[in-house]
Amino acid sequence: MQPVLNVEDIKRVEVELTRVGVSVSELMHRAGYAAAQEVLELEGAKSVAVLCGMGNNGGDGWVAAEALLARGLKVQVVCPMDPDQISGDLARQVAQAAVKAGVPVTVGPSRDELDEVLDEADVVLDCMLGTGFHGEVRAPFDIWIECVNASGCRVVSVDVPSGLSAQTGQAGSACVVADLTVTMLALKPGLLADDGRDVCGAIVVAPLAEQTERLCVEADPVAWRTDLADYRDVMVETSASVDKFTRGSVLVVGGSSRFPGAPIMAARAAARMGAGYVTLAVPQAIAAVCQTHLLEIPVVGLPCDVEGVLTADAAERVAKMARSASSVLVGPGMRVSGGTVAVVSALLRSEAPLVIDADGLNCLSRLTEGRLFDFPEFTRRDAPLILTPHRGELGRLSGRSEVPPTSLSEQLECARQIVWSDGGSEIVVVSKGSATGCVSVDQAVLPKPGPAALATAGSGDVLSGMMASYLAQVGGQSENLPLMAALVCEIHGYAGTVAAERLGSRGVMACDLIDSIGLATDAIEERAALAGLEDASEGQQA
Ligand SMILES: NC(=O)C1=CN([C@@H]2O[C@H](COP(=O)(O)OP(=O)(O)OC[C@H]3O[C@@H](n4cnc5c(N)ncnc54)[C@H](OP(=O)(O)O)[C@@H]3O)[C@@H](O)[C@H]2O)[C@@H](O)CC1
Ligand SMILES: Nc1ncnc2c1ncn2[C@@H]1O[C@H](COP(=O)(O)OP(=O)(O)O)[C@@H](O)[C@H]1O
Ligand SMILES: [K+]
Repeated sequence: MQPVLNVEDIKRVEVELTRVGVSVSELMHRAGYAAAQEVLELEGAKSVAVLCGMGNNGGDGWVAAEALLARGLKVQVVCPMDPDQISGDLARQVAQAAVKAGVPVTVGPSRDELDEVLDEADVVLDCMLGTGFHGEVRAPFDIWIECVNASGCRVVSVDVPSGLSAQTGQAGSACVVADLTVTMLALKPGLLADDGRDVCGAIVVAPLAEQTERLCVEADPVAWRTDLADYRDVMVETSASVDKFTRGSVLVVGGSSRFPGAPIMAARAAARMGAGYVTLAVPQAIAAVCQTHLLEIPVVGLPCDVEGVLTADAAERVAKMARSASSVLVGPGMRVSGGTVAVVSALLRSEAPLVIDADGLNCLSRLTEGRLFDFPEFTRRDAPLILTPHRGELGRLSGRSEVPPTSLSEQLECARQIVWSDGGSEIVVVSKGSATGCVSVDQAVLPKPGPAALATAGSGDVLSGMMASYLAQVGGQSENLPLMAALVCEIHGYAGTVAAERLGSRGVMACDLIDSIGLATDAIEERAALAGLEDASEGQQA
């Protein structure tokens, strides 16, 4: 797994590196060489325009420019002011050194002049704004960014695409769209979510020093990005000696007259994910409709009101059914009422490994007055509890219904508040968004996100069915619950990719994801096993 650090913690690592003898000047030189190396590895790169800002990001650019010139490439630095006028000592010194080494410089070009420079180049090295970027992009960089994006050159961004917040993942009104981002020391959350996913291109981490790995771990990473090989430890063990019950039985509870489709999709997803036996429990009013869609899955009708919403009498029945299930999912399509709150509450008190999604989460918000972290007694239990909120639901659970989290780092913060108040190792919050974090008291794990095709109604119901299914198949417990949850998210994401290949990137509907789950599971598990073997053989060679 790769550590992901908040920008403020990256700065702490930088300070720690200086304490162990790697000066900031040395770091800047290594950052510049790392960026230059990536340009040299691009096929056919001959002429490079290096666009430098006035801070240390620009400093990296000057070092890279000098290195590229020394390697025989045609180089042109573009800078807003005379290098002698740069206020930061370090950036000014490397700029002056580059000029002395013969790097040609264009100072404060007009738009046309910049376009001419870019016409001559086949690669742009973007060193305008790095982690020091804040507020809206000011002149001249707003115009420069437009020119870069329109140039048709391949773009390598240094540390972060200029105009993107490395912390929040939000792009300013102008933002470089890179083909490759060489980021220094460690991944930052803004590169992995929201606009970051659109503008970073491929991401390469340049550690810059041998002590970086240790110092990043000591700096308490905000999250860990998974590699496929990591999943080997949490995968379902395959065996021919199983029957439908030992393959895991899942109880799905949800639905209402208004939303009969959600629990149907969750139940089908649970079955496609490999559980041997799935039962669906829904309000009596929709039981027949559900059963017509589910030939393999028995449907149980539960007491409900005239609106087809579960009533409190359903709670005891559900708790009883939960006793014979390897895992239970509650929530999809359920609505929030006194009855559904009673059902969620009964399941929380049960000993069943539990996944709560959608309106199940909204019931939990109602139970805890929108401040789950103030009521840890509701979530404290011996069996696993996996909550799968999207940003809106997470906001409602964390006292932020008016201002739900808007970035991955805020998602992680809210999720952490919940799991830390609970304090147990059995709770995981799967905080969903364009990037998803699986957060436990011990760690936050970031699976590789799927495609935007997943942003379709019902996609979350599919994920929660898959989650309950996997939990059932590992016997209702896992030594590393957040990693197991991340594996399920990764399979969900890959199911999106498989479905998009078949139906087009915009044509995917939630049911199509369900049909792709089986192949996606095989593919991810096979790749994880293969990646593990490769890691092992590299380890032996080393
Ligand atoms: N961490 C590490 O270990 C290492 C870090 N390194 C590198 O240092 C970088 C961070 O450097 P940094 O702190 O100097 O900030 P940086 O990104 O250059 O920006 C500051 C400049 O941008 C300007 N500016 C800001 N906002 C703006 C706006 N909206 N519109 C326009 N201008 C704006 C701001 O102007 P000001 O706001 O001060 O007027 C100032 O001039 C980091 O990303 C990495 O590349 C490596 O060298 C070595 C290892
Ligand atoms: N832009 C995106 N890129 C990747 N995954 C996404 C994107 N948007 C949403 N998702 C994923 O799709 C799922 C949507 O879940 P949710 O919002 O609960 O949907 P619903 O409530 O309609 O079932 C989540 O797993 C989320 O991570
Ligand atoms: K940059």
